[in-house]
Parts: sequence; C-alpha cells; structure tokens
Amino acid sequence: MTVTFVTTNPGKVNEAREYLAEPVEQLDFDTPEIQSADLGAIAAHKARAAYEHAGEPVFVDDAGLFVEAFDGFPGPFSSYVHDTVGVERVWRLTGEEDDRAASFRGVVAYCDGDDFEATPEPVDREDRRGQDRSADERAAATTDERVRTDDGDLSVKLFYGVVPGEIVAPRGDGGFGYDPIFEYDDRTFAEMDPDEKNAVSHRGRALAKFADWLAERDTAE
Ligand SMILES: O=c1[nH]c(=O)c2ncn([C@@H]3O[C@H](COP(=O)(O)OP(=O)(O)OP(=O)(O)O)[C@@H](O)[C@H]3O)c2[nH]1
Repeated sequence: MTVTFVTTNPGKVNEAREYLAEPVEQLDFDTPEIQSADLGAIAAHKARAAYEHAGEPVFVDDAGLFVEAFDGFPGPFSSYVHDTVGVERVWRLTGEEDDRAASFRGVVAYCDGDDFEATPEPVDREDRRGQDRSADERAAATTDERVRTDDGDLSVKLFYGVVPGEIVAPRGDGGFGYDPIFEYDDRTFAEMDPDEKNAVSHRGRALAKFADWLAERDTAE
C-alpha cells in the first residue's frame, strides 16, 4: 500500500523512502503550521490539515534542531532560522559557547480519519550526557508513540525520535538542512550515507516506530 507523505522537503522524502517498506509518494503541499514549543502539537495540527487537504491517509513530519546553550532554540523555528540566519551562522553562534550539545528531535504524525487507541511502549532513553531535560524533551523521550486528540478534532498517531549530538564547524556534503553542523559519534550527518544517518537519526527512529505500527496494523486487518 502506498503511503502519502505531505511535505515540501524532498530531503525528508528521501529518508522516508529509505526506511519504509511501502512505496512513499510525496504530496508537495505547504501545510499551515501553528506556533508552539511542542513539536507534537505542531505535527498533529499539520497532519489534520494535510489529511483534510489530501482526502486520503497521510503522514507528516515536524522536526527541529535544539541547541542546549540556547535553551532549545531554534527548535520548532528551525525551518525559519535555516532560511533567515543560515546554517553557517548557527554554527558561529554556537561555536562561541562552551556547551555545544544539541539534539535533533522529530515527530512523524499519521492521520487517516480513524480514531486510534493509545499504546504506550517502553522508554527509549538514549542520552549520552545523561543531563536533565526540559519538560517537553522528557515527555518526548519517555513517549514512543501517543495519540493526540483535542476536543472535536481528528485523532492523530504520533511517533517520536530524538538523537543527541554536538554542533561543529560544517563538514560533509550529504543530507540537508543542518546536517553539516550536527555531529554524532565523530561524524556529521552530512558525512554519513542516508542509511547510516537513518539508523541513528531522529527521523529514522520515528520512522522505525511508524513502520512497525503500519506492519502490525496491516497484519491485524
Ligand atoms: O540537517 C537537518 N537534518 C535533519 O534530519 C533535519 N530534520 C529537520 N531539519 C531541519 O529542521 C527544520 C524542520 O522544519 P519543518 O519540520 O517545518 O520542515 P520543512 O519546513 O523543511 O518541511 P515540511 O515537511 O514542513 O513541509 C528544517 O529547517 C530542516 O532543515 C533537519 N536538518
């Protein structure tokens, strides 16, 4: 069964194609985004709007780069900061800090008009530095998947992924966005092949949960 990924970002689509067993079709539609510090809320809103636009089952992705020295900024504003400030200057700003720790965080959100039941799963707590996290980060780190329904809204299934790393001077020419300045285990994401990045990235982790859930659902049907 083909799954429709509603996104304007071809880099995200390439990664989803690497990951999901099903063929992935891109619907290039700029879904309206609410302003919120909570990626899950943004992704859920995006998924509902995408479903209403497409009229068929869809998934969306909302992601961002969270720099610890800046209390998580640019976070949910990563796309805007990428297009205005740019990657090089994000590196230069962070380079002035002693603490260059950061994480990529992402949520894949699926909506097909059905109501879903929440099925909490074991905690995935990879955090190299073991530091205290913000409430939003803790919530995401302790929740593999959850269902989001606000009163009267379509229900949306959310799959979370987080990867801790460090901001470094740009290296590598693969990937997209902030990949050249995000280092994980001595290599930037832009220095990794797509399958290497997917194996550890926020999106890869979220897509893995989504893929498992799709497979289970298809077996149950
Ligand atoms: O180097 C990166 N490697 C990644 O793996 C990654 N994932 C997200 N991002 C950046 O974070 C923002 C997301 O914004 P975002 O979720 O609103 O997406 P977007 O506006 O690009 O597309 P859409 O899916 O909303 O249409 C954008 O600036 C992306 O460049 C990444 N950068």
